[in-house]
Amino acid sequence: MTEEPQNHRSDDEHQAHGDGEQARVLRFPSERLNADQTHDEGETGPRVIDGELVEEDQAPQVDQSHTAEAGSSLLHRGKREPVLPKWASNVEEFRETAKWAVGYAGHTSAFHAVRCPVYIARILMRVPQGTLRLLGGFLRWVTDAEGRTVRHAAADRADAAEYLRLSGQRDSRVRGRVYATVGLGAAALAAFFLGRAFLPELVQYAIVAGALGAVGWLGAPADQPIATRAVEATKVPKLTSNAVEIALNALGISGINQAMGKGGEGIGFPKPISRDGKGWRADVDLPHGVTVGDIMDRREKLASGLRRPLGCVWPEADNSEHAARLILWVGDQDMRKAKQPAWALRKGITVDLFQPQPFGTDQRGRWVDLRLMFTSVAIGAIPRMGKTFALRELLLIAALDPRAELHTYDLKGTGDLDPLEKVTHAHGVGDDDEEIEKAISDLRKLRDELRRRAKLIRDLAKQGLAPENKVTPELAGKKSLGLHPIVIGVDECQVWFEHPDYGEEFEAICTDLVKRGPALGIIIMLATQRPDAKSLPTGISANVSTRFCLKVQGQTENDMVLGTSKYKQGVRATTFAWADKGIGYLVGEGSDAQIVRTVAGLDGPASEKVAAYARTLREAAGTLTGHAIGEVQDVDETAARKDTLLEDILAVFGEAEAKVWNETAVARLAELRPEVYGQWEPDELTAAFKRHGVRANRQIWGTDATGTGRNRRGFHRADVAETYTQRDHGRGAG
Ligand SMILES: Nc1ncnc2c1ncn2[C@@H]1O[C@H](COP(=O)(O)OP(=O)(O)OP(=O)(O)O)[C@@H](O)[C@H]1O
Repeated sequence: MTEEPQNHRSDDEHQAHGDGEQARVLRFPSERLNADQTHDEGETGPRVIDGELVEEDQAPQVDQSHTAEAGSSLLHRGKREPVLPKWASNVEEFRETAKWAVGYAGHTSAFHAVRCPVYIARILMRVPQGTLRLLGGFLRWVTDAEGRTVRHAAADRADAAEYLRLSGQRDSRVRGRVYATVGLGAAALAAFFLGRAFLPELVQYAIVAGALGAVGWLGAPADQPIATRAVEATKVPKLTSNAVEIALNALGISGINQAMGKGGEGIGFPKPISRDGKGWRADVDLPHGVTVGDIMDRREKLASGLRRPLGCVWPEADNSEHAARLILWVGDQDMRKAKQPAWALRKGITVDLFQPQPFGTDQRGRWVDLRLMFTSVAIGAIPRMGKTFALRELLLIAALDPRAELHTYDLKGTGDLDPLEKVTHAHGVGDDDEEIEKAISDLRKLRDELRRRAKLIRDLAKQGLAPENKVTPELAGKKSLGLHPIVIGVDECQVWFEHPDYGEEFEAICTDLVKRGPALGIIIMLATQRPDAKSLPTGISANVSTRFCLKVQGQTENDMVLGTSKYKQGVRATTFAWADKGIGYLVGEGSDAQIVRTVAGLDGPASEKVAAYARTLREAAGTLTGHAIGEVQDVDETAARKDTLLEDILAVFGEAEAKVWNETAVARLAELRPEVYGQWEPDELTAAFKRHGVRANRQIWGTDATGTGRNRRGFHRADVAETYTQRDHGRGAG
């Protein structure tokens, strides 16, 4: 096809087809660009442009999807709603919903039954008025009163023809209605006498009562109905779309106010508002540009707009939909005051840590389960929100599995974890030097245990006994293997990580336990009231798999406990109120964040009872060890010794050996102190150097045992000496 450059823009849109049909030439952008450039450069000769002729009505539009859908157009359309609503498919919820419906109906009936005498009195008082209304209406009908104004108008206009027509029509109508009245009157009289003669007395009374009721009802003024509205007296009014709209409009979010204003897009309700557990659920499509996070930030205002207590109003994001899909759940009762269903473990049962166990209840009053095995836990909150209660509850769950070996550390020192003393293997209270030394000694042993388990699992996997390279219930049950669950609970863990002497070592061991522990049956649970990088080191906060965050003050703390970007995704523990004790966001393994309230009333004495049961289980299983049976933890000199790595390196390498391979250093250190360095790997030396701030992992040239020269990882002795001297100076100055 040929085209003149001067008019190629218009031709670009429409080309005259040979047979006169309109068609369009579509070019690739680069082609268009080239064409434009050529044109600008003043090239005037005719050009040939490649193009495909596309029928006008087939030309793709910019906002059309070009993706061809395979198969029938009936396929893949829309999201299928479950056949049964959620409340009907879950036995507990069905029971709750049925209970609510029966309660609602019962309340309404009782409400009206009690007021029956008042209603009867009101009806009787209104009978005269009702009779007058009835008669008035009847007379107006018989006399065709509704046409009167039209007839008068015709008379006023002196429109004789129209007037005669209307009068004639009225006369015939009135005549017919009078006959009908006489007929109906006669039938009514006959019915009356027949009824009097043949109907039982009770029926006669019922008919009279019905008639009086109807007449009395008719006599009631429109603004004063006979019956008072029962729903106003109920505790929980139904959540309506109107109420939701009013509340959202009152939040002061401009996007919502514009959408709700004249000509605005409005707020969408993709599903009808329905009962969900012990409350109402509204799925709301917020206006474009408004996010669920905007609503969550104003939870208190939303509750005010809905005229509900704050503890009843729970806005949540629907992560399976778009960012503007809000799930607003409004409970019948304040979550913090609602009676929690009984905790199955309160009276004590044997627990299997490999199975999910009830941890808390959600807003709907349903139990939320948590599987402790293969996980590590971080709990964070500002003080007094229920962090210790949550940690103690998890430790109690672990205690009820008689196989689990507990290590409990209450670094606040107020004895919150003391109920577990009767079952725990290692127990620490407070942060004085002796306690810290005991703790580091215990953790070093746990690190060794971690290594032992790693090697054992590797061997077992080779024999086909650990198919997933992790502890299985069968392996944990074999006493000879020593792969039982080990559960470590630390309250106020920041005390460890901020310790001037052992802080780095605590951090290194805990990070290792968090990362490798879960697969090897070691579960570490850390609680802190100051979730920042120092109290919950990033190596730990990034690797824990279960997170529970009660109220925190800001986005950083929120994301530190719950995981990166959680705040942005609308998971905001900042929205909890001061009174939301024990209520937090739980992010479990691979599950969406959900609001959970830990077991209420699990205080010291209640915990003692559970722990006492756990002890009996352990006695029967023969698994009581350590602190629980009064064994004093052996804090031998080696375990409690301070970290003397730098001194030791300087001792085993003279100044002549300026550059050293890690593997050579590890071998020499093991000779010097086999009890400390005997198990060390070169990587461990690198990690230890890092903790001391020595530059590690340099490439060092040397010769191996065969005399071959090669590069290997190592360090400069001078770096070690310099760090050591600086530290000594620092200490001297301090
Ligand atoms: N699930 C719950 N329901 C109701 N109240 C709870 C719940 N969990 C904890 N509480 C209450 O919260 C209060 C604080 O609990 P806890 O001692 O665990 O807080 P904390 O965050 O550990 O405080 P601190 O930082 O001072 O140690 C307690 O008085 C307790 O009764």
